[in-house]
Amino acid sequence: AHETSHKSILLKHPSGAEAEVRLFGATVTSWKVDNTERLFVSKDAILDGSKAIRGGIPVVFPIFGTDEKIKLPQHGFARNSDWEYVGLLTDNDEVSVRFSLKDNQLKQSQRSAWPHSFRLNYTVALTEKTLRTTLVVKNEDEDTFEFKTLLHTYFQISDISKVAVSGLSNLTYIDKVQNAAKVVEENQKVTIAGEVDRVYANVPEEVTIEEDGQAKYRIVKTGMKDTVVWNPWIDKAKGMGDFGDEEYHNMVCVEVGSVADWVKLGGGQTWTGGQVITAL
Ligand SMILES: O=P(O)(O)OC[C@H]1O[C@@H](O)[C@H](O)[C@@H](O)[C@@H]1O
Repeated sequence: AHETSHKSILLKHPSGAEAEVRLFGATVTSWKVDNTERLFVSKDAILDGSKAIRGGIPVVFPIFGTDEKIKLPQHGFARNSDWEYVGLLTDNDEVSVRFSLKDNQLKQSQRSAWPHSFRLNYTVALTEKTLRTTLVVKNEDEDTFEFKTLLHTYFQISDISKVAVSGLSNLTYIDKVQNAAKVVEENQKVTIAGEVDRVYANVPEEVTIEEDGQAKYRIVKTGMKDTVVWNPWIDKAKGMGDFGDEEYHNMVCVEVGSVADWVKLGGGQTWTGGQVITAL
């Protein structure tokens, strides 16, 4: 049921659900349920490996944004590296594929910017209505290292003006469009009518995206603490070479991760985090 090429892996579930994962970044670039695409990938996305893919689910690791002390590109090296395809796993109703990335697959400059021995295992699993993406980080050093990580999911929506995100009320967020001000979310449902770039910290496990009053996606996270909500809106959209000027209407990023604080991982230890997204 799997068609492999050197560039992407296609997952097919007996129900008809499908997903595509590129080896570049282990980026999930398509998830179809009921023959309908659920992830947003820009029409201008660059797919030749020269830039992180604008859409789907890029994996952010080991930094979020940029970092003064760690000289890595924005959001780290995972989304810009060629991962190895480990193989296929199946059980009764779930079809899954696994990818891995080790420090020895990195460019020398990246290894010296983040000088740790590690292994990432990333599993993408499909059932009839769900997509599960799980990241395992193994510290293969003797010493503790620290990282941030995030699954930068771009959801496909019809009209941003009709979208609401629930599950975030009363939480404190860092507002990246207001100089990282800390703000308490007072709305029961978060709506988007301008540039939004927020890190909600310590988020309960379940968040729902609705459109036109109807729940569309449920996102359940495990092992990860925070949730980022991002829409570039008009000016940022125009400024991005790999994003159409009008595409902000059709996407919202709701990204599970551990980014507000560093995750400390002892030598020889493993950490697991991930999400299950359900198409409702
Ligand atoms: O353009 P990039 O590097 O893919 O980042 C996209 C966005 O990713 C979000 O997660 C960040 O919070 C935003 O600040 C950022 O603009």
